[in-house]
Amino acid sequence: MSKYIISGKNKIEGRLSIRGAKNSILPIMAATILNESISTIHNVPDISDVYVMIKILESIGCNTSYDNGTLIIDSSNINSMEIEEQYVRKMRSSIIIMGAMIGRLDYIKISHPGGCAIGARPIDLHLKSLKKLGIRIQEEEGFIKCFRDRLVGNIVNLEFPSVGATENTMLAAVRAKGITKIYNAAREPEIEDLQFFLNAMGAKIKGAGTSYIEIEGVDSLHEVEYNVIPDRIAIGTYMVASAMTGGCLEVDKVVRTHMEPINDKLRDAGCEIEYTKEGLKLKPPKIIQAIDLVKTSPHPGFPTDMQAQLMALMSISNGSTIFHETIFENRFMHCSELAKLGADIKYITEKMCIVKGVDRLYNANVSSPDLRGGASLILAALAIEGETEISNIYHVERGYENIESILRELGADIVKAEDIEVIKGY
Ligand SMILES: CC(=O)N[C@H]1[C@@H](OP(=O)(O)OP(=O)(O)OC[C@H]2O[C@@H](n3ccc(=O)[nH]c3=O)[C@H](O)[C@@H]2O)O[C@H](CO)[C@@H](O)[C@@H]1O
Ligand SMILES: C=C(OP(=O)(O)O)C(=O)O
Repeated sequence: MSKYIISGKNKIEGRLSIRGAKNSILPIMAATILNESISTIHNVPDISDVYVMIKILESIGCNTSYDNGTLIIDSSNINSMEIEEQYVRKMRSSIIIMGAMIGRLDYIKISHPGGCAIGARPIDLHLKSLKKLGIRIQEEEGFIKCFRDRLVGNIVNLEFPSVGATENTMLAAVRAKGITKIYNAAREPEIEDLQFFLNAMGAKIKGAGTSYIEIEGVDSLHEVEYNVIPDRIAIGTYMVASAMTGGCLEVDKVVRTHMEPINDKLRDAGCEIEYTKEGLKLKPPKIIQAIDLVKTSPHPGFPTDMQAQLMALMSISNGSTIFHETIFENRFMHCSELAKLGADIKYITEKMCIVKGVDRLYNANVSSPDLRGGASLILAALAIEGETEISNIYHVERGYENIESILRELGADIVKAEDIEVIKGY
């Protein structure tokens, strides 16, 4: 087990260059199953979730190679219809493989991804949508068996614009007979990226990025080469680091529309943000302004994946901010850890809390509760004088490539160390 040791108060400033979005590359990797050919994907982040997905693809017969941000997947020979439970349990988003596999094979078996820290995360909407496309589903003893007696286009009305359910439906519909119409689809940028990737391999999809997506099934797909979009959440996280430490940050590549929901809130907090030719520049606020309300909602609302990081920022603001988490029922686990660092946070309800900015946070030993919660603790530590230790950082490494070396290059005093106490405890 590793931990980060951070001595804060250094400005996080300079030029940031990072690779593609975790939430784009994972469904795109799943999608490579569909073309029975070679997919070359650039701008792939070196994060543990990508390695889990590589393991899954290799376990069913794909050949892969990953070097310096370029991932090559050859899916011509799939030799297994079952995804090993150990991988599915490791990563919730492994369930995205389901739609792609049943788009290609007559039968597949996959385990339930299981609940995770931020909420129960059921997959009822995924299964309902696949059933609409003609897939027969049997659930037994924690496993899902999908039978492709037929795979036909249909109308899919999502009760909630679930990102994963939209992706699974798109993936299965690509090779279905006829047209699939998804209403109330998720509008996240990563859905659009999946459409672009699938179309680049010969699919016929339109509408991603809006709440109506139409997929015309095709018989076959072909080789593809693709660049993944920048990671709006990772970029937003580094922007908060600069805002909290008074540094100016230049990001070399962004998609403006993807950043706006995050930038809106950072501007409210007093940051000056200016777009450059390809990227953006952030000037930190002199005094961090409290924002009245931060309410998470599906894109283009404020992303739940930035809620914890914004809470770290508001913990040293000049007033009170109400946080309302509407997407996941258990995504406030960072609150108690931030409180150990001196943040003033009070629950109003299970999904609503009030954060009262304090003059300064204090160093302590804290533990990363989940991916973004861990990121929020790193951000808080960067603003604290003296040494803060953050354990359980494997959560953070799921989604942030080389976070410690990137922060170090931007001025942070951060080291990654083995957690001796945990090792002794084994
Ligand atoms: C790999 C990936 O892309 N992960 C992202 C994806 O997760 P994910 O795809 O899991 O998120 P969803 O949009 O599906 O989930 C949103 C809400 O819908 C609920 N739900 C979802 C599906 C379902 O069948 N039934 C159901 O009740 C979930 O429990 C949750 O409360 O979108 C989330 C919301 O933007 C992000 O926080 C995650 O980072
Ligand atoms: C919740 C997240 O990811 P996942 O869906 O992969 O757990 C996240 O990226 O913040």
